[in-house]
Amino acid sequence: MSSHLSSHTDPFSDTAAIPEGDRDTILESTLHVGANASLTLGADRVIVADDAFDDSNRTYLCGLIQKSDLAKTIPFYHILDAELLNNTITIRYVRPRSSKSNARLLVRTLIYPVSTPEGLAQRWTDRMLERAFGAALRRPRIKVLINPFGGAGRAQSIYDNDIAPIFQAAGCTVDVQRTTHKTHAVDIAADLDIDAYDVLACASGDGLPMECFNGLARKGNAAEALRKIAVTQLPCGTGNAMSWNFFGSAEPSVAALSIVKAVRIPFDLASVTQGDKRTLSFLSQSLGIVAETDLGTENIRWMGDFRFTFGFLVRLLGKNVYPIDYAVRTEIEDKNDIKKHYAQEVTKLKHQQSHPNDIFDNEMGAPSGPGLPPLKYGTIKDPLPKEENSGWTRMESYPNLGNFYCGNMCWMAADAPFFPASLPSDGMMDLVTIDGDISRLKATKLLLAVADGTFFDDDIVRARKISAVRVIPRFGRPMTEISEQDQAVTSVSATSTQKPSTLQRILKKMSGSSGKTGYFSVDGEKLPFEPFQVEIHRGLATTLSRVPGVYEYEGPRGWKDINVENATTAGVEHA
Ligand SMILES: Nc1ncnc2c1ncn2[C@@H]1O[C@H](COP(=O)(O)OP(=O)(O)OP(=O)(O)O)[C@@H](O)[C@H]1O
Repeated sequence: MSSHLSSHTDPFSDTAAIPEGDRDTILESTLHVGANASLTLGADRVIVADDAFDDSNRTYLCGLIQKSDLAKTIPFYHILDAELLNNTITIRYVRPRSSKSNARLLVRTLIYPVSTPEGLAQRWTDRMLERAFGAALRRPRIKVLINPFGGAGRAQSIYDNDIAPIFQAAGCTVDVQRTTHKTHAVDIAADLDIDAYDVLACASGDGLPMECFNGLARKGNAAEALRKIAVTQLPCGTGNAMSWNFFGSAEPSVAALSIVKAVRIPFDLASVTQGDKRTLSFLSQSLGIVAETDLGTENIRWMGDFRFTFGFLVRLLGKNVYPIDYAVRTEIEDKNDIKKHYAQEVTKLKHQQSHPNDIFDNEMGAPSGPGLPPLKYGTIKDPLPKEENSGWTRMESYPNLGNFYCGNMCWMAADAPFFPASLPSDGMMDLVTIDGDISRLKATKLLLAVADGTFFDDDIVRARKISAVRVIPRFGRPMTEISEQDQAVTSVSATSTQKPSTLQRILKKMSGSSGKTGYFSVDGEKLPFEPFQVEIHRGLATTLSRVPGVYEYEGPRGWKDINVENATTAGVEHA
């Protein structure tokens, strides 16, 4: 068709379907490159029309390699950076090593001479980068901390081989530091120049991110620091929950790409108080079988990872109970209401998706004041609010507790989505409690139910959304630091004074537990076995997430069937 025909006279043009501005966009969506090739912006990828294109090698330099029959598209999500210089376009991107999900990502570079006029070529490049990055921050400034002992001592080589090339190709400014001792990351974060970096990335397990949150919290302007610096994880440890939750993977290269592509989101943190000490927690607090298995199996380390399974089964078969007294500030009690809350929050988020950065400007707002927010409910040393409408339950005795698990994220480990209804910034924690004297068969089935997603709905599992909880352990060594008010509530349970059966005695011996102490786990780290109180702070910290506002999980079963227009729960109003 001759080019002089205007759209008014061209019988084949369909101006009603494509507005004038969009027509230009479509016409400009193709970049002519090389001798006879083109790059076209598709819906979610760049389409490479070049019979010779092959990116099985590190760099594809147009015309030098002749091969065909390969996938000729590059998803926008895989694009790390691009530049147009001297009529040559360079695109850096990643390519999965295999078709397996979560396959290792390899950096690739595509270089073409451009035959399209320069202005047009620049617009094409800018548009591609816009689509490739959306609301993500391009070329972030990253402080990387490497725990050289993380991941059985492989963290440094994982970083060098799988992560650094991706950051480099994405044009990130990176400053790497190795931690030299325990709690070193706390000091590094406490001294960090918060104007010099956007991201604090821990090439470690979950221990270092916890230290970083606590280090930033030490600053005089803690709230500002926690809001400015996005703390994230490059999975190089044994426990990589943070990466599973926000990036859906513990493959280091996938996490590196996620960091380059993710958006900043507000993230709830909890304060755990013991005596006068306040510790920030991002993942979980546990007491009972999970904590004992995680932290109380050091004596059988020679078993390797099997020690966790062994330790868990031995305690399960022993029907161990861990008596506590506790009081809870419940936000949502009923499991169906928790699902409604999840549905409502996700619906709200969908409205914000078109402006992902607004996630910071919603009703949550920034914490007021420069330092850490004050504790709404005081510390474990303060008396509990007495008023009827305080939202707190009374201090109750729980003599047959098997597991106390309070989570701030969905995945506690790979294959363990313990808290399917958890959300990163809803200002609530998910508390799960399970009796310890349930039948062994039921307990074993429950263990399997975690991985297959039926755990939450099981009647044996009590699940609540809460904003605070106080716990006084009544097992292990004698409690010395309990306030008088709490002392008065209950005495050690009848169960714990019952004579153990022979089987229980044998199993106790096998577990290696002396029974003289207990374990309190916060984010997988051992904290003193003492009374504690936990309180959540909505959106106190900042992290990076591939999907803003939700964890990488399908949510609690059945939430999609809930009509959110009619759903109201007490918890949804909670701020
Ligand atoms: N150089 C070091 N020497 C000794 N301990 C360290 C060092 N660097 C960090 N740590 C400590 O190692 C602990 C574990 O940290 P990490 O975040 O890697 O979690 P993890 O999942 O337990 O990892 P892993 O079990 O693979 O070591 C933290 O408590 C941290 O303080």
